[in-house]
Amino acid sequence: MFLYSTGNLQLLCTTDMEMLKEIGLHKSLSLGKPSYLTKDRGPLLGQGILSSSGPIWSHQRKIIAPEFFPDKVKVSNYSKGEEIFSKLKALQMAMAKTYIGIPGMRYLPSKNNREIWKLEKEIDSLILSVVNHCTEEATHGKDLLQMILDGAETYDDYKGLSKERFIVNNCKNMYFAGYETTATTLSWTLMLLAASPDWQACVRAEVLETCKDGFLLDANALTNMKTLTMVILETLRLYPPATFVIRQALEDIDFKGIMIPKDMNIQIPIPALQQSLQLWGPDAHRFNPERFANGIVEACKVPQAYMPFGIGARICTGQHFAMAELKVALSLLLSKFCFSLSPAYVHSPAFRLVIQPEHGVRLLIKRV
Ligand code: HEM
Repeated sequence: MFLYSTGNLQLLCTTDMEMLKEIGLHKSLSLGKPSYLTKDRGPLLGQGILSSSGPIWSHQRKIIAPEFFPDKVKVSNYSKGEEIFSKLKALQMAMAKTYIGIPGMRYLPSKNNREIWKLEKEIDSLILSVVNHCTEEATHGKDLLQMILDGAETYDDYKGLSKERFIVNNCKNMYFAGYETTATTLSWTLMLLAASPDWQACVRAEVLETCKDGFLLDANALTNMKTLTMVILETLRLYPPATFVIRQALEDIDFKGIMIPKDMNIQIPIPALQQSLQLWGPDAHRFNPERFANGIVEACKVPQAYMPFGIGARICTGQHFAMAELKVALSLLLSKFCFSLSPAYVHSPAFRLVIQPEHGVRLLIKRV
């Protein structure tokens, strides 16, 4: 555990397991997300569910979390969605070049900031046009978008946040949270399977067995794909898209004798915990899906150290949906193609707000 500061931010970085357990169990609104997320990362996150705290977060969570049962998730307008995803990606890359905690930085009209402002405007207006289209056409029924629209009507304590911003910020958060994380995990999984032909063959055999006689992939089939699940869990251990679980104490909080003063930011470094030799054993840095053969609890000395989807009250609402998406995509790909690493692949995990392959994942692909 150590304390450091960047600009005017105080950060406590901790891997103390007792403290992590306390944070995981903490239910009160006194522990929220750091305010720098809505300020320094504002153009990307605004005051949506990912970055907000207190009653507004609690309202957002109540309307969004129940929508993540697989049968409820639908695609609204893909061609517009595609444009939003590509602009969000550009915004994410630009935001990864900015610093947190340095007062005034985000107002300077630097080249990068001007690019950020332009992208923010474009993305906001694209999202509003999707929302307006959906409301006019009434094409979407009682889905996630409708819940966000209804949520904007029923929340009256906005403290300066307009209904329009409530809708845009939450839609933007869902696009960002749901796309980059899953797409990046898919890339890392393919890279690891390409480098481990034995595991690739095992997963393919399982997929072909599950889908034999024209059997379709339903929720039951996905749950029963044990080898594929182990491979994804191991990928998320070695390459978690999020680098930190982050929190801010909104009041003084006492974590079993450690007093965290109001406004202190807490950072839990996910990769450090998930690759700790003490917690995972001497092969902690190796790709070994076998360790998850008996689930997460048996894989690690302290299961709370596995946290690719975060912890406690703020745990990822989309985790089960993301696992289902990954299993469907990998099953379809592995049932048809064989993957090996291209000699042009350069291994370089890089921080772009999520941990991504800096030069992409170059693969050689053959039909099975
Ligand atoms: C492999 C895929 C994914 C990973 C690794 C991931 C990881 C995370 C992490 C680390 C957090 C922060 C948790 C915390 O602070 O304790 C988070 C929050 C969140 N994620 Fe995910 N996520 C993934 C996919 C998705 C998907 C597909 C969606 C929805 C479409 C989603 C929606 C959210 C939301 C709404 C939150 C904010 C929850 C809150 O603060 O109440 N995520 N995710």
